[in-house]
Amino acid sequence: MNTPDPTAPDQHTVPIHATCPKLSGLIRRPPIDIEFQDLTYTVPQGRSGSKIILRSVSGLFKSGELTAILGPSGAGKSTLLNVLAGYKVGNASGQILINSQPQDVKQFRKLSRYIMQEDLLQPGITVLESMMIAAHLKLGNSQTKAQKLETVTEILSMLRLLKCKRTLTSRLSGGEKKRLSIALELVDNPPVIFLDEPTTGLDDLSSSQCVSLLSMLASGGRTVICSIHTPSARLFAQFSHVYLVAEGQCMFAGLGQDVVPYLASLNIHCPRHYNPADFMIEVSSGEYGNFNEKMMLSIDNGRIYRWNKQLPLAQQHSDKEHLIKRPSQYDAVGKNVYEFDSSAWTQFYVLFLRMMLQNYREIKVVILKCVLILFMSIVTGGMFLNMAQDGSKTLFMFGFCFICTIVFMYIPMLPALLYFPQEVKLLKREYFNRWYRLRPYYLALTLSRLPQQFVLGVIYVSIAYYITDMPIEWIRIGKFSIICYLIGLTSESLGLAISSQLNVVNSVFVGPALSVPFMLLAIYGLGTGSSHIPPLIRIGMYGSYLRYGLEGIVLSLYEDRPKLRCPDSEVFCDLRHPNLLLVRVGMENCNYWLDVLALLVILTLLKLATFLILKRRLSPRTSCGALGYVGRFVKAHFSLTKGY
Ligand SMILES: Nc1ncnc2c1ncn2[C@@H]1O[C@H](COP(=O)(O)OP(=O)(O)OP(=O)(O)O)[C@@H](O)[C@H]1O
Repeated sequence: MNTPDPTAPDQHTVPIHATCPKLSGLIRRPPIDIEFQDLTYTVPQGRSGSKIILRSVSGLFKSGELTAILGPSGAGKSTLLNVLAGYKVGNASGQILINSQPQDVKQFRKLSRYIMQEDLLQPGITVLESMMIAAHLKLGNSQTKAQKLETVTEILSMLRLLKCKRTLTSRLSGGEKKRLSIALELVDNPPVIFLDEPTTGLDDLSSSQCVSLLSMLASGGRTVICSIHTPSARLFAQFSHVYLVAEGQCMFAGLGQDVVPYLASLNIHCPRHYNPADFMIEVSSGEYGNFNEKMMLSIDNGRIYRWNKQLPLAQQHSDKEHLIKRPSQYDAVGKNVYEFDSSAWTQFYVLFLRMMLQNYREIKVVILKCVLILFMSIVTGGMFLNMAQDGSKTLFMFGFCFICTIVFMYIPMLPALLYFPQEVKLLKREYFNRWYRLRPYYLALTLSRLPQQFVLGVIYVSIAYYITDMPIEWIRIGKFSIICYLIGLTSESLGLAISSQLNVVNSVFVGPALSVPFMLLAIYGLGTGSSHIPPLIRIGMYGSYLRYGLEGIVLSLYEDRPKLRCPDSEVFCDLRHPNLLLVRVGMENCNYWLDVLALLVILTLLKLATFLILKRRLSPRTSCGALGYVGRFVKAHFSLTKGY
C-alpha cells in the first residue's frame, strides 16, 4: 500500500487506489450521505401567487451509489438536483441532512461539484491546458507541477481524453465535451458529484461509457447523483439507486431491479421485454391511467428508505424506515477541511494567464478589430483631412471631437455586450464549483482587458490625429490619448455592467439604447449656459461620462494653442483663435484634469457596480433589496427574449 501523500491538504486523505486503482494519484474524501425530508420548492408567479415544483419529497442518496433521478419532462428532476446541490436555495423549504447533520449550504458547496447540462467550457484553450489550469486553481501548492500533471494525465486517461489532449475545447465532440466537463471537476476529487442530464446529446455508446464512468466514480466511495431522461435498459441497469419523480413528488426510491416487482405490487404490470425505465416513466406520465397518487402513497413520497420487494405492502407502510432516524455512519465534515488550496494571488495569476492565452489564441479576432479601427480612423480622420490648423474649420473640428467620443464609446462597449453574458455562465459554473474567489477573477478580468483597448486606442488616435493635421506636441497627444482611453474603458465597463445582469439579446438592446441619452446629455445646452436647463437634466449632464469625455477631448486639442491660419479664400475666420471655440461651446472654464478625475470616478463606480451585480448573481441567497426586485421585475415582465 502506498504511503499517503504528505502534501495532501487534509488529514482525512488516504490514497484512493484502495477502492479505485485507476485514480491512484487522487486523494480520498470522507463519504457523504445526503438525506432530505419534506423538501418543497416554490417559485413566485406574478400576481397569480406561486407555483409548487417540489411537493414535500423525501429521500436518501448514499455514498458509493450512483443515483438516477428519473421522471417525465417537467417532473422536477433538475429542480431537485439544484436544491440538493445548493444551486437554488431561496425558495426551498424542508430539511437536508448531510451525514445526519443539517446541511450548511456554504460548507456543503465545498464538498460537492455540479456538472450542468450545458457543457460550459472555456474557449481558446486545449483539453490539457484546461485541466492544468483547473489543477493549479483547485490544488494550489498542495501538489507540485509534476504531481498535478500526473493527476491530470490519470484522469484524462480514465476518461479516454488523452488522445485529444491538444485539441481546443471548442473542437471537441459532444461526448468529449461532456467527459471533459466531468474530468475538470474530478481534479480535486470531490466526494459528491451532481450531474444534470449528463447523457443528453450523446449517442448510445457515449451515454453508456459516461454512465459506466459515473458508476466507477461512485464505486470509489463518492455520492454521484444525476438526473436523466428515459435511459435505455442497458443504462438503467448501471444505476445502483433509482429515484422516480413525477408532478414534484416521489413515485419510487430503491434499486433499479425492484422497479418491476414494485409496480406489480401496485397491480401495474410491466410487459415482458419492456424497458422498466421507460415503463415506469410512462406510468408516472399517466399513459396507463392515473397511478401517481397510489405510487406516491406506497413509497410515502420518498420517506420509505428502500422499497423492499420481500415485504408485503401493508408491512412496508408499518415498517417505514424514516430517514431522520437512520444512524449516521460518518463523522460530520470539519469546517475547515475544504478551504481553497490556492491563494488569492495564485488564483489571480492563473486566471490572468488563462485570459491572456485566450486573447492570444483569438489573435485573428484581435487583428480583425485592429483592421476595423484602422479603417474607422482613416474614414473619420479623412472626413476632417488637414482641417485642424485651418481657422475657418474650427467648428467642424468640434464635430471631429464628438465623433472620437462616439467611436470610443461604441467600439469597446459592443463586444463587451456580446461576449460577457456567455462569460458569466462560465463564471457561474466555475465559481459554484469553487475553482476560485470572485475578487481574483474580477481583477484578472479587468487587467486582461487593458492591453487590447490600449492597442486599439493607439491605432485610432495616431492615425486620426495625424491625418487631421493636429499639432505634433507630445503632451497634447498624450492628453488626447489618455482621455480617449478613459472613455473606452468606461464604455467597456458600462457594457460589462449591463451584460453582467442581462442576456445577450437584452444587453445589445439596452447598451446602445442607454448610450443615446448619454450622447444627448454630452452636448445638451453647449454654449448656452446652464441656468435655463431644468435641474433634472442638469443632474443627468453631470452623470454623463461622455460629457466629461467630450470636454477632455476638446480641451486636449484646443486649449493653449496659438492662432490658427485663415486661408486666403476666406474673408473672415471667426474662430481663428482656438480659445474662442472653447468659449463658443461653453468650455472656457473647464479643467482637463477634472474631466479625467470625473471619468476615473465613473469608471470606478461602474467597476464596483459590475462586481456587486456579479456577486449577487453568484450568491443565490444574497439579495440587493430594491435592485434585486427591479432585476426580477424587468426579467419577468420586460424581457426582450420573450417569444424567441
Ligand atoms: N423559475 C421557474 N418559474 C416557473 N416555473 C418553473 C421555474 N423553474 C422550473 N419551473 C417549472 O417546474 C417544473 C419542473 O422543472 P424542472 O426543470 O425541474 O423539470 P425536469 O424534470 O428537470 O424537466 P426536463 O426533464 O424537461 O428537464 C417545470 O414544469 C418547469 O416549467
